Amino acid sequence: MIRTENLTKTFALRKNQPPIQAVQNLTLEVKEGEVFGFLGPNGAGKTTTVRMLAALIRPTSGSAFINQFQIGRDDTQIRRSIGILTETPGMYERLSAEKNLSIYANLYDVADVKGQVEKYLRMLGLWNRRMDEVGSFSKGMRQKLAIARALLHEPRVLFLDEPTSGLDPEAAKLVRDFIEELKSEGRTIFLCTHNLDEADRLCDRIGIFKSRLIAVDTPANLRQRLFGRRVVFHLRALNPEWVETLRRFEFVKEVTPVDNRLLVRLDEPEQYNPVLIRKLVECGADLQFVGEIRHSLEDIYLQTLQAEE
Ligand SMILES: Nc1ncnc2c1ncn2[C@@H]1O[C@H](COP(=O)(O)OP(=O)(O)OP(=O)(O)O)[C@@H](O)[C@H]1O
Repeated sequence: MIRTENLTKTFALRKNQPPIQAVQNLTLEVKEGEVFGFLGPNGAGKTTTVRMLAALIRPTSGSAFINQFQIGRDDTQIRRSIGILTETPGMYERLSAEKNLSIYANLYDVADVKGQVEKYLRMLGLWNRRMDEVGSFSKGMRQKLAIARALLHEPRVLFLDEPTSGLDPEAAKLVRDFIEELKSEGRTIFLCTHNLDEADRLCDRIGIFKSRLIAVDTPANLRQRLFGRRVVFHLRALNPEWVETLRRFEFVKEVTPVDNRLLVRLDEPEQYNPVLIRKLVECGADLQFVGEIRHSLEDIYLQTLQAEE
């Protein structure tokens, strides 16, 4: 659905200054129906990437396709087949929410302007405020309106740049639920966010990016690759001998005792946990809980960037 090959953007500044390599040789494929999280620190080049993919700015070199449309060659078709939520969406402040959306729907030649505007105002909970001037809207309401605007022409591909930034938890949840709904409709979503928990919850795959793509995979695979899998056994009391007992299993990579817990690193805990549980019980352990230790996406992100540096 989205495909880039060595996509590069260099900004030339003043004469004596070196150019800024905002995006370097980005090669990436996002499949239809996928929610792809694009993560990176401030100034990493995420917005520049989105602006190139949305045919708003020209790449310096490389190529990119949205479906069969190539940026630089089929820009009109690209703009019609994508929806974009920018970081700071501008609106006509003195006009009502409804009027704002109608203007955009007309610009996009939407067939049923009234119907589409009503559909999205209702979906985003703005129907009762439709006659109010956008200048009187809160940040959350503006953001919802901007999302509605990006969807009026029913694009199959959506670029969302920081969709929940600055929103209160309730508004952020509404937007996240809405993104899930869009995903369930089979739309392809390219999501830039600094909210790693949000990315973890919503994204099928994640790209960690800092001018160039450092890592790309599913959150589960990134976790496994970086940290392996770890299981924690909570015991009523810990006999230090059990550490050695568990270490003797060849599938166990590491055992660390912490208070009354044993932290065990191993591959395929689904297969081997029952063996460990049986052994501990056999040894007389009172097993209270067993669980997997899940590294947060924040750990993965920070570790990946650190390794890069
Ligand atoms: N129009 C421009 N002219 C010159 N430099 C630019 C321009 N747009 C972006 N840059 C530079 O390109 C780099 C990448 O910026 P970009 O806005 O794409 O980062 P970002 O990953 O979206 O950051 P943030 O998370 O802070 O939004 C930065 O160094 C920025 O200063």
